[in-house]
Amino acid sequence: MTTYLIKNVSVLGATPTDLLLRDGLVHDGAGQSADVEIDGKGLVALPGLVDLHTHLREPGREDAETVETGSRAAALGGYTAVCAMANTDPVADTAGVVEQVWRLGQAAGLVDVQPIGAVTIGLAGEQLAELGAMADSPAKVRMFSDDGFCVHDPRLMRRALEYVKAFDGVIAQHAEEHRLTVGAQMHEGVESAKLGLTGWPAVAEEAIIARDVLLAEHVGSRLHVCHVSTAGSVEILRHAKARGVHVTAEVTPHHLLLTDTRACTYDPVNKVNPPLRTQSDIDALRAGLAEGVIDAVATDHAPHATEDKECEWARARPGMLGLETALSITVQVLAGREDAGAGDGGVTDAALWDLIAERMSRTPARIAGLTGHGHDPVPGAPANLTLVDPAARWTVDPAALASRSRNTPYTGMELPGRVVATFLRGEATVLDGKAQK
Ligand SMILES: NC(=O)N[C@@H](CC(=O)O)C(=O)O
Repeated sequence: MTTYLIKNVSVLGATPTDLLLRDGLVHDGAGQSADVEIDGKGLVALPGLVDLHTHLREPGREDAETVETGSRAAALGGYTAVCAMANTDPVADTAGVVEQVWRLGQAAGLVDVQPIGAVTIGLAGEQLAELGAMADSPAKVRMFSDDGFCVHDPRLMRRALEYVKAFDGVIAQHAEEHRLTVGAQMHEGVESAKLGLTGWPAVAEEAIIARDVLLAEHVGSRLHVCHVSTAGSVEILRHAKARGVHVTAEVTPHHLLLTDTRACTYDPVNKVNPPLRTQSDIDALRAGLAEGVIDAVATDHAPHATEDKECEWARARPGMLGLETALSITVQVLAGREDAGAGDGGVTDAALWDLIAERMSRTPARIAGLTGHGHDPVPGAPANLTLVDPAARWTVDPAALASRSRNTPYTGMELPGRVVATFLRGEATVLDGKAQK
């Protein structure tokens, strides 16, 4: 196995040091030699990123993404582990399908692919899926979600929350009161009124989160809220956490940056579920993320084939790519925030890098139960890490992305921070910004 010596690299903004990667672990590199030497001057070493919410589309829509292409996109984005959503075809609602996805991830060998199991059979919201069998499978599923659909029936949601307690599992809810979003095309507000498009009101998300935190409190179980998108949701989560409810939440990079004004382009690349909201929602989400009311940044990487996106808005599928841009967007939105103690995003900006590590690696690893991930790259830790050049700026070109799909909303945007290298258990998956497999 190749050994790597990374010289003069700053671990999370600290004084530069040398790191040796050998036998899957990080070692002190002072005075050491290795097969490959990397000049780490000006680079920041972060724990490998962990994504709680990735759509890999395999099995079923391999024309949009495969486990391998999505894994490559993830490694290039600085990830060493991704949680693969269950809304595949067939749905990942059996031990067989989750094991298949897990094995495909192992075969690709670019990131650890941790399958998420469906909560209900076929995501239909009527009968619980075989949660125990998925937990016992080689994929060791701990997180369950019907993402794309809300577990709407409160009795079923209660049962699911109770069931997963036996193996410290967690239910990740796509919070959408669908009776309030019938025919919805975008956020309900001034912009939807101007465009004459049916709106998806904030209350449809908030009503379910409020219900679910009460259910989680009642049964003493763990709830995770997917892609929180409104200021009101942040308030409900703050209240629930203050009461001691075991609830965690994620926000996507696009909900931290883009507003519903984008719908006026009628370009379906801007259509996503939950929809892009308003600037005051963005402000509350950013503050919630800095404060920790929102625990994690998760991509909701949702690749779609051209024919599902290059069509009229109402017919287009919701979803955006996220894996290759998430770190840069997060750096952009968190840099300079006084409430996070963050500076300009430079190499010595310890507060910013610590916050990024917390929200994009340590905490998501903990939520998903991925014990080998989320460790700072210091001697003794598993060598799952990524090297970032904070001074580099790059322009998003959809044709240059590794994902099989092209539906990025960031085309032509110049972003800060570039992933230079990623290591999975000491093996380079990305070097010089290029995938190694
Ligand atoms: N987030 C999205 O906009 N799309 C998701 C599912 C969903 O949540 O609708 C997808 O699978 O494409």
